[in-house]
Amino acid sequence: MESIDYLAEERKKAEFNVDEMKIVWAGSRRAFEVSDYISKLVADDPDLSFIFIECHRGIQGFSKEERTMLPRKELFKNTLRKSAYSWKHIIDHQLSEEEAERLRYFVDEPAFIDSHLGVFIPAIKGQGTKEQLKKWLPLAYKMQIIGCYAQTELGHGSNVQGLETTATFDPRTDEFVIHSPTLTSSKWWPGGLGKVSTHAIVYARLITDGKDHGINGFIVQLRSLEDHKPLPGITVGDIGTKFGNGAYNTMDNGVLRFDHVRIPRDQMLMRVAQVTKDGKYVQSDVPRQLLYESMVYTRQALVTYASGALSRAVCIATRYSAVRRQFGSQNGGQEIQVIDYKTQQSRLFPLLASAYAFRFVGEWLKWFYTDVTQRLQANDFSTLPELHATTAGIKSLTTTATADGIEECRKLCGGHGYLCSSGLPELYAVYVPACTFEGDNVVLLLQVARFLMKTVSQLSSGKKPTGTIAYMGKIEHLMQCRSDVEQAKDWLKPSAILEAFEARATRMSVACAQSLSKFDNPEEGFQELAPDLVEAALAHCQLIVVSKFIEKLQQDIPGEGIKQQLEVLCCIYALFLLHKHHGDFLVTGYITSKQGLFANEQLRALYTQVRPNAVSLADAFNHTDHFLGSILGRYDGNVYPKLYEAAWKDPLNESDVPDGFDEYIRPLLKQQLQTARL
Ligand SMILES: CC/C=C\C/C=C\C/C=C\C/C=C\C/C=C\C/C=C\CCC(=O)SCCNC(=O)CCNC(=O)[C@H](O)C(C)(C)COP(=O)(O)OP(=O)(O)OC[C@H]1O[C@@H](n2cnc3c(N)ncnc32)[C@H](O)[C@@H]1OP(=O)(O)O
Ligand SMILES: Cc1cc2nc3c(=O)[nH]c(=O)nc-3n(C[C@H](O)[C@H](O)[C@H](O)COP(=O)(O)OP(=O)(O)OC[C@H]3O[C@@H](n4cnc5c(N)ncnc54)[C@H](O)[C@@H]3O)c2cc1C
Repeated sequence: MESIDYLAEERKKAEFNVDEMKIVWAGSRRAFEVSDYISKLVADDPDLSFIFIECHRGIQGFSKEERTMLPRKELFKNTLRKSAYSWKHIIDHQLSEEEAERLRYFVDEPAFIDSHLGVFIPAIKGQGTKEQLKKWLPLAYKMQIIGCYAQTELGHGSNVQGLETTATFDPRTDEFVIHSPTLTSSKWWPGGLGKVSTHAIVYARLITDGKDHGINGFIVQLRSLEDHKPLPGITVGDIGTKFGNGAYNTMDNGVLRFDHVRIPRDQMLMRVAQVTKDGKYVQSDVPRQLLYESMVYTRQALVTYASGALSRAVCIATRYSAVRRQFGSQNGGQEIQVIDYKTQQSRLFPLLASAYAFRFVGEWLKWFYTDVTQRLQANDFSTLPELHATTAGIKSLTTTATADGIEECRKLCGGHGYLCSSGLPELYAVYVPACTFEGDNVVLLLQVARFLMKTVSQLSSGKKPTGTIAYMGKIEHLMQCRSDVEQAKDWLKPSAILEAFEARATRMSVACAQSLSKFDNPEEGFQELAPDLVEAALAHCQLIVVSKFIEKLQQDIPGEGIKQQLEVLCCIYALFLLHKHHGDFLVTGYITSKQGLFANEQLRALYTQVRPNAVSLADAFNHTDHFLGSILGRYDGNVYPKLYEAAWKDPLNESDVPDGFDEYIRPLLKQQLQTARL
């Protein structure tokens, strides 16, 4: 059947080459080709794109849009099937690591495999000795063992130092005894733990000769490799259904308790510290913080995933806003497309710009992570604190903005956004825990604040700040300069934007440092001033995102109209933040209220510039209809017939008369009839 493109007119308006923009979005031509090929492969293979459930009618296939109607147990079994099928495909076709990651991404169902590849393997790599890597990585890469990352407990997640599980060394047998001494020490949350993992990296307090050496990682086998039953002394299960239908419920987040479980000494991950055969604790010359290295890895990866999730929501909301019409029909003509309302633009276009901004900062963060990791290999640990603060802060900023952005996109789609078939409720439910896992976003911003306070306190000692805090080296200028913007279009200058964000971040950090200095007990001061410190940290992180977008524009970006579009998006991202937080810029005295109004005026003008390009900028994300899983976001815009069709597939519509009619509705109706007769 011929497909009708309801968005064709929109696509004709584009002022840039969409195919070239797809490459900029993907990061390189090769990355684009891999993503494009794998996303289509997944969409076209029913074993990967469909959910198959055994029911009374035999095996029935469900599309992704129907996933939220399915019971968890069946969904979970289907996820196991898909994971096994994906893995076979990866092995049979000898996919590269990049292709395998893309396959997992486009299958788009949280699964144990994410924890195995995203946290278990990185933890071994980061904390294992050479011998340990040699022993465990081949097993893990071949999936002969499946692992998870068991750090969080019922009683403690954020406070890693507060974990209670113990690993007591027994020199008589050369073993560690892993034990859960209290209910609150039960491991709680690890993904993949509940029903699948055979092994876990368990974080426990290391005790030798009665002395507590703090937290360390241990590789512990949990289940038999023969029959998958829990090994003696191990209690393990799933923690229960989570927020939203479908969503994160394909993941078996688990609970785990140990009753004096013994593991060989060489299963303690020993890069950071070792325990000798005679029970001596020996600290390596690498910093203890390397115990947390896998969290740094995952936090940086989550930034690129944030841009992916936000781009999906934005793509749905943009296409639907161009299809949807309300009010304003003249002489019986068509009504106005809702995307033409300035309010719709002022909510949608900053999110479109944010998706691009997060993609570029994610690209840069990946580079920064690789650079620091190479330095760590050469025993240069000088940039580790900056990497920790930056990954923590940018993970926090991007995941919060993405979760909020998905919900805003749902509202931008009006009533139909509330239907599961819009894809947005499930996207929100599956995404929102990113604000909590890998570090609660407020706790992470407080880490950034500590780093900033340290930086400010060291300025007077002449230590030159570098990297993402190099701007603080210009403190004297940044503390007293004023914006020179005289008209709205002056806000288009990258130098005007950059100085505004640098001055605001510096002044907020310095104000916090001054307030802190009034406390006799700095820790007490830190607790008291925490809300201000979080705002200062956010200002610093926003500066990083803005500055990395500006740096991206300084690169050679080929392709018709590409750079111009990105310049517009960069200004929208920055001026939207300036408008949203204009209190900060005013209070710190960098701008006047008139200059704030100019920023807003310029922002409105930029929305007008984006308008004809909006649908094509969303097309440049190159999302397949399968990946979007949304009737509202369909590439062809054929929304209404498909919504109508989908409604009839709901289980409630399997019969005209619902189950329960005889028991509950008929007696009511009868009673009314009798009353009427009376
Ligand atoms: C076919 C398929 C193919 C492929 C798929 C492949 C790959 C997928 C790729 C990517 C993965 C993407 C997604 C992953 C999938 C799913 C993720 C899902 C779940 C996530 C799992 C988790 O949630 S794991 C648990 C995470 N837990 C936390 O984050 C806890 C948060 N708390 C902390 O991190 C810390 O305790 C703290 C930061 C709050 C610090 O607490 P405290 O103040 O007590 O400090 P300490 O005393 O511990 O330390 C003080 C000093 O240490 C510095 N510090 C702290 N953290 C770090 C760090 N990480 N690195 C470096 N330095 C650090 C701190 O700054 C202090 O320094 P000083 O100089 O000031 O002393
Ligand atoms: C879907 C999902 C998957 C997960 N996967 C894993 C996994 O694979 N492995 C694993 O080990 N863990 C996992 N976790 C656990 C996760 O890492 C923790 O939940 C997270 O680190 C937050 O810790 P918490 O639950 O202790 O929150 P809490 O710290 O109890 O947070 C509760 C509130 O207290 C506030 N708060 C806490 N400390 C401070 C402070 N110092 N100052 C100010 N406010 C504070 C927080 O901001 C928050 O508002 C997962 C969690 C989820 C939701």
